Amino acid sequence: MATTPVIGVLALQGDVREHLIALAAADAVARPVRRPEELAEVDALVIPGGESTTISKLAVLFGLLEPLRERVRGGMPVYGTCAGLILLADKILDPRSGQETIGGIDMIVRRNAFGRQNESFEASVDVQGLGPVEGVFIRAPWVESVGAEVEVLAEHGGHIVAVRQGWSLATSFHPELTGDHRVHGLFVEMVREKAAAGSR
Ligand SMILES: NC(=O)CC[C@H](N)C(=O)O
Repeated sequence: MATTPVIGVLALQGDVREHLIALAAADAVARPVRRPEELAEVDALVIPGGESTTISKLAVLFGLLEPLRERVRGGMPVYGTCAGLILLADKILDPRSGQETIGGIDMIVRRNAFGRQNESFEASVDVQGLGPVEGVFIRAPWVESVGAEVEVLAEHGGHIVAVRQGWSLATSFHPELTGDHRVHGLFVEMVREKAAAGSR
């Protein structure tokens, strides 16, 4: 892509502003997405942390769930953090009743997996291709199991906390809260690669 990629941040609930800042710092044009028309105009999308049940309900209410599924199926690059990772899972182990996912990554996730005593913590996570990254975990999920097409990018305490499948990227932790924009940089790189692949 000769021009700067335009990356949306799903702005229904959660830490939208921090992702907009991190994406801008990683050389993308970033804007909030709340409506299907806005989704149609972006090259890629970040799904922030927050509460996955709330985001899923609001996505239905705003008429975004099907358009989101369609774009992810169509190969739009997407990056989910924490609640966003849950939304990208094909299957949730312990969903709230009626909780929908967008899907796209062949994985089973466990919500709030790190448990009560450890509801929020920071840890250094070795991310493939990046090295150690400071991970902020807030009532974070982990990935219980992955299918053959999924690349595991990081583990913490023996549990999978970062994955990639095709043009979808997901982390259990929140890189947007640390001021280190390398994970967003990795995603912006993916978006550029996808654009280059598309125009070949
Ligand atoms: N920081 C977060 O995004 C928390 C995720 C939350 N526990 C959920 O189930 O959606």
